[in-house]
Amino acid sequence: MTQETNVSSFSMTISDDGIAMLKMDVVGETMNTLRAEFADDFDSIWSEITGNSAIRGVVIYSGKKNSFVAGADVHMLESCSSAAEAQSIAEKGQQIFDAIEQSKIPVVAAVHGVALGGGLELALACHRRVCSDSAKTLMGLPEVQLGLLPGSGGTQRLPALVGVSKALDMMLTGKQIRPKQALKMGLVDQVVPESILMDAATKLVKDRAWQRKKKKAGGVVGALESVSIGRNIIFEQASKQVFKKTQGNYPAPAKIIEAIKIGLNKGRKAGLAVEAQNFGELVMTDESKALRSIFFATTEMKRESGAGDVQPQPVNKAVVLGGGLMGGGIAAVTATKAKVPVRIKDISEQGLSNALKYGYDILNKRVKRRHMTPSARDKQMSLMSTTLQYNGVKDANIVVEAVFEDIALKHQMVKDIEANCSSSTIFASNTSSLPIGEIAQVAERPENVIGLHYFSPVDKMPLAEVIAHEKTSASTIATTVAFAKKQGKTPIVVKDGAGFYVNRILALYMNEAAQVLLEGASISEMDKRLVKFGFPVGPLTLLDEVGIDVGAKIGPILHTNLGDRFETPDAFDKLLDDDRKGKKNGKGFYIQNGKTSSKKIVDESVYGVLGLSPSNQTMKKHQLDRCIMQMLNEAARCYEEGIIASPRDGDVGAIFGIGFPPFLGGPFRYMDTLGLENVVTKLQLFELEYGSRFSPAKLLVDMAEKGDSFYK
Ligand SMILES: C[C@H](O)CC(=O)SCCNC(=O)CCNC(=O)[C@H](O)C(C)(C)COP(=O)(O)OP(=O)(O)OC[C@H]1O[C@@H](n2cnc3c(N)ncnc32)[C@H](O)[C@@H]1OP(=O)(O)O
Repeated sequence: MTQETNVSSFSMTISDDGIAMLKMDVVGETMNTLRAEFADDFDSIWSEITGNSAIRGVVIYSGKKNSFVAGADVHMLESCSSAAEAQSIAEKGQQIFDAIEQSKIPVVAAVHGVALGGGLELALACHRRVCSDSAKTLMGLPEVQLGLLPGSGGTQRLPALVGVSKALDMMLTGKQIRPKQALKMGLVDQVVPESILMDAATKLVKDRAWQRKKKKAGGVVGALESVSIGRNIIFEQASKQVFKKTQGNYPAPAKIIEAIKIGLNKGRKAGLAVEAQNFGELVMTDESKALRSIFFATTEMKRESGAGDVQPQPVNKAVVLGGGLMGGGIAAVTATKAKVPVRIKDISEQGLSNALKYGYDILNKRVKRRHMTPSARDKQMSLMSTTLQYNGVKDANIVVEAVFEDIALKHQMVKDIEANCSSSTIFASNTSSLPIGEIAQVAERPENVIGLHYFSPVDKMPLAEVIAHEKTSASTIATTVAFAKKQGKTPIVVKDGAGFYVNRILALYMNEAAQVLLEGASISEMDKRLVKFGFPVGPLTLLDEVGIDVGAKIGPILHTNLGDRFETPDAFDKLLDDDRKGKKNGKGFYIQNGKTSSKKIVDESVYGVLGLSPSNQTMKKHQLDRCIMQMLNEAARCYEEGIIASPRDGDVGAIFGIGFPPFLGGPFRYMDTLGLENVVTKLQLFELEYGSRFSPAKLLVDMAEKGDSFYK
């Protein structure tokens, strides 16, 4: 006969042979998260367990369908008002997990679905771990992405289990580990099909053989880290690497390294104390607050349809027009992420085979990394088909065009699709600058026309702008937003207008960088300074990546539609006259040798082409500020004009579309941090010196006068 006990987040059944099956199911939540009530409930259930001499083993599992535990409740951390309060949350977690680890009764975690942050720390405290082989099962310590460190023993238990190098890698990147890899690195003891997970965990908890032997610490440790000098080398290398990546803008990585180091050098107790203290301090930093705000914004956006209560229509088939770099990328994410059959239409065989190759290369990389079987690759490839005519497109629910940026060609595409597809087929344009309303002018069904603007490379960049023109229907918006989400994108719905949001704020920043270059700053210094500020690459590297010719094409469109502040410096025409398009034709600001080496060498001849002398002049503070201020001011203008619906969308768009420094929380949060009055004053000073392109947005001036901020 089994016994049953219920304590709010937990319920437990004890079998006749003394195995307690402890189910975690936080009431009213989609996923289990660790919060104050969870800790109280755990204390109660744990005293039941330890007080029951009939219990011979415990299996901890989740009552949620596809997740184990998603970590500490980030909302709870948000409400902390002091470092001491946050530290005590970490200490409470440490205490609970210590109790599990020190228990004489064997405890096994049965993991299916995500086990992240505090969720994985809970599993690490158990004596053994078995997980399902499901694609939904992912384990990681992603705290660093929230500007935090694993605060409930993770910095101590993970290195002990998998070794310092692998633990550092997991904690400093926040990467999520799949079951097979978890088994290989010693993170879990067994991987089994989901259907037998509970049986396997029960069998494991009853197995006396492993309980007699103490588990060897760091089962997969290399020779280097088994001695203290070797470990110091690893820490030094990790610090250097992380600094190179973060430019010292993020405080969490150094605190992670410190906690691991102290634990290894001075013992678990000292390590846990530093871990909890560092956790408390990090929760209160501006960087963590900004990163948490991005988490809240993106989870909120996952729930939104983009068109109020209107629900999306299903997309069972898609068409992509144009097999270039963008078209190939869009087709690839449609097949591989959204798992929707996609037909690629191009005018040449070459275009079609390029597009197929794009998708094949992405999938094959996964096969090479053993993340995918060759047969799964072939199955996904079979979702991609091609046509030179409009064969097999009639039943498509959505068509995404990615042809040349030419209005006459786009108009022809609209007409072709209206003639060859059904009356409900959505026509989504991937234009980066042409107003959607203009593209829709020739449409018989303008309500079906919308913009769906991706960023290059499509399979990597997380943002998509969904652009509704005046006549786009709510159903078209909702369906396009849902389609972009299925492709793995975070879509923001923006209003129609040249450049939409992202390219508009990017263009002014790039133009200012061009001005600074013409004032004599060195190319490499300028890129370095903006990387130091927090951008993933500097403006001139970006121009090489995106294509100088692409920039030159967008520039005049923005200038004509939005005014003189978008005027690009004439000198830049000289680059095109010299056939410098950037990476695509191997000629740009940097020497393009086809290698992705981080040591980039400036092509010094470019100075001559621009009529400049080669320079090693550093970028001055005011020059850097000018580039940033142009981007901030234009972001405010976009909000003022209703191009973006909220500062939240503007922040997510800039971070996910351009790589605006995440630790600053996006342009709007950053303006709040600077103080709007200071932003306006700075813009006015620049306006006096450099002209009207710095004239502050009216919205900024009004808000600064009232002492307002974008976020309360
Ligand atoms: C002391 C410790 O060391 C400190 C910590 O543990 S810090 C927290 C570490 N954990 C994390 O960073 C994980 C954060 N969560 C995620 O990345 C993603 O939510 C996920 C990968 C778990 C799931 O993604 P997905 O399947 O797309 O579902 P998603 O919509 O994001 O989440 C489902 C729900 O769970 C909530 N949720 C998930 N993780 C949460 C968390 N850690 N805190 C609070 N809420 C969380 C979401 O807000 C959402 O709520 P809703 O149903 O009300 O909208």
